[in-house]
Amino acid sequence: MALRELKVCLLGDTGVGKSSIVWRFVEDSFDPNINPTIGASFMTKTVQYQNELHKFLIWDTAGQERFRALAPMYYRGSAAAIIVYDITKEETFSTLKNWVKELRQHGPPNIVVAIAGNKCDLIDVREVMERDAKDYADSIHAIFVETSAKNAININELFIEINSSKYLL
Ligand SMILES: Nc1nc2c(ncn2[C@@H]2O[C@H](COP(=O)(O)OP(=O)(O)OP(=O)(O)O)[C@@H](O)[C@H]2O)c(=O)[nH]1
Repeated sequence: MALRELKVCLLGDTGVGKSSIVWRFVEDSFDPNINPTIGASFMTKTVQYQNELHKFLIWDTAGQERFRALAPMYYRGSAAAIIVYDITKEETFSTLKNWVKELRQHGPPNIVVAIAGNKCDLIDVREVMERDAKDYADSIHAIFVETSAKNAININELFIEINSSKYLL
């Protein structure tokens, strides 16, 4: 069976749940006491898609401001970027928009962008409306899903949507 490799990076504010999304996707587990990422971390997962094997090479970047300058090393050469915000923190959605701008200016020209509104299990304290985020995603031709790494909502779907994007090279 043919093997196709797909480099994906995760971007977004500290604490939005980037590592938790990767951990849920790769290991199907969740750690409420997960540590902030230092620099970046790398994981892989291979899935069967139609009659091919697709190997995701996943770079999970650190969201803390002091690591921001490292991000280009990870988004350069990526086929897709998952930009994550926390639906309970409006400011993380502003950070997401800055990442979109940076990718447009300095990222690979055909990079597939996926927006993940994480922590959708916490709807009682929601600050970002799903409709607003979806409209924004549509305006920049990005994939959009609300996810919960904690409750395993839409995590596999997020990667499946990336995998099946018609824009993927
Ligand atoms: N309720 C809830 N908590 C979550 C979810 N995903 C992550 N968390 C929690 O949010 C906190 C931060 O998660 P991380 O995965 O470390 O966030 P990160 O974006 O990788 O943070 P940095 O590594 O600093 O960039 C942790 O306490 C997680 O347990 C979720 O879907 N729901």
